[in-house]
Amino acid sequence: MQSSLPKVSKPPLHFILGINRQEINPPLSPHAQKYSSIQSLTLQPKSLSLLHPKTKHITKKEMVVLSKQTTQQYSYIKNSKSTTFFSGIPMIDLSKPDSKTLIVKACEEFGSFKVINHGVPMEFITDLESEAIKFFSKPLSEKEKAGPPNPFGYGNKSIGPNGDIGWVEYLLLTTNPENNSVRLASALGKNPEKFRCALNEYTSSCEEYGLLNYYPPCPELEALNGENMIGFGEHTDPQIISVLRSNNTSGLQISLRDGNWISVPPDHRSFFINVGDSLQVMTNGRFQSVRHRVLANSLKSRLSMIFFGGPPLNERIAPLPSLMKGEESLYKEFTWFEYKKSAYGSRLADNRLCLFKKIAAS
Ligand SMILES: C=C1C[C@]23C[C@@]1(O)CC[C@H]2[C@@]12CC[C@H](O)[C@@](C)(C(=O)O1)[C@H]2[C@@H]3C(=O)O
Ligand SMILES: O=C(O)CCC(=O)C(=O)O
Ligand SMILES: [Fe+2]
Repeated sequence: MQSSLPKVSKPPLHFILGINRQEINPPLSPHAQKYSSIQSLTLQPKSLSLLHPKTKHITKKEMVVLSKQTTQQYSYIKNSKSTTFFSGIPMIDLSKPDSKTLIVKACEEFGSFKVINHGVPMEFITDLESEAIKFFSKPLSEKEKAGPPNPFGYGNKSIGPNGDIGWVEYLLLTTNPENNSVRLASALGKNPEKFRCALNEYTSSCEEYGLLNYYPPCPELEALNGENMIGFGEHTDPQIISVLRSNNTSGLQISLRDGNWISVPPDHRSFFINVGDSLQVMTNGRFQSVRHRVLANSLKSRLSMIFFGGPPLNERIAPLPSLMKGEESLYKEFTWFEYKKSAYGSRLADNRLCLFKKIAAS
């Protein structure tokens, strides 16, 4: 199984730069102090990381920088292209008759695309956005009352149950409000109904669950010579599709088929759609789930809302017969429950589908 990129707990074997943040920078902002106290940075040159089986997906133009802290570790990436936006992401106008054909093409070629004229009123989006901002602006002690995020609730830094860390706070919610606990609902405010309505209005046509991610600005990055801190580490989404809307702060990157990471230009009016692992199986590999990540921004906060469309728990995930035309399935038989269980036992960057392939990846 491919493991996560730079979130190693041991220092790398090669050279250590040993920059002491406290020596080179003014004291950390209160927010950053809450998150971390960065003690030293360790550079891992690309040439060496390429040799390491766990970091083989790092592209040539990147250098991974590992942060070593007293309590928690964040991951950094030095990527010369991080501020250059990629203009080639397919943009699909859902009001046009050829949109279906273009969606199929985009899923085949990129595993992701942007949609415009999606019909979701901007007002629903901004209502939810302002409720989310109100929540994330509360004192940490208040927000923690809505945690931990298993299965649903507030999370901070830790992503999933297996040691992944990011510069992010989030609220993981089911789109069925009955399943969001009373504790979570009351921590959302004196009148959780308003928050709930905003969420419901927005998600009435979505299945499964939603995620509100908040990436606080990280001013300390300014002093770190173009290094980027990982907000949400690289991964593929396990579901069928993910529908992502963010404010106008950049950060989202996707990995192209050639392994290069590109920055997605933010667009608060559009949705960004990702193919998930389940859709990869349902199309017998014709569509491939897209590897993506979020980098923290030094100046601006990023808020994103993501809806994950997944099947019912007992549903079999298998290639659609209409697409098969006599082909053999590339995957073993499994249910969404089995896949979810396996996913929650994995690290964020793992290639979770490997375990379900009929022929093990070489
Ligand atoms: C490390 C993990 C976080 C995650 C559950 C997992 O064990 C592996 C899949 C991760 C992921 C990625 C997409 C979504 O952000 C997410 C909510 C999901 O459904 O799968 C997260 C999970 C999480 O944050 O709990
Ligand atoms: O917050 C974002 O913009 C993307 C995060 C993401 O990919 C996820 O939560 O699965
Ligand atoms: Fe994702």
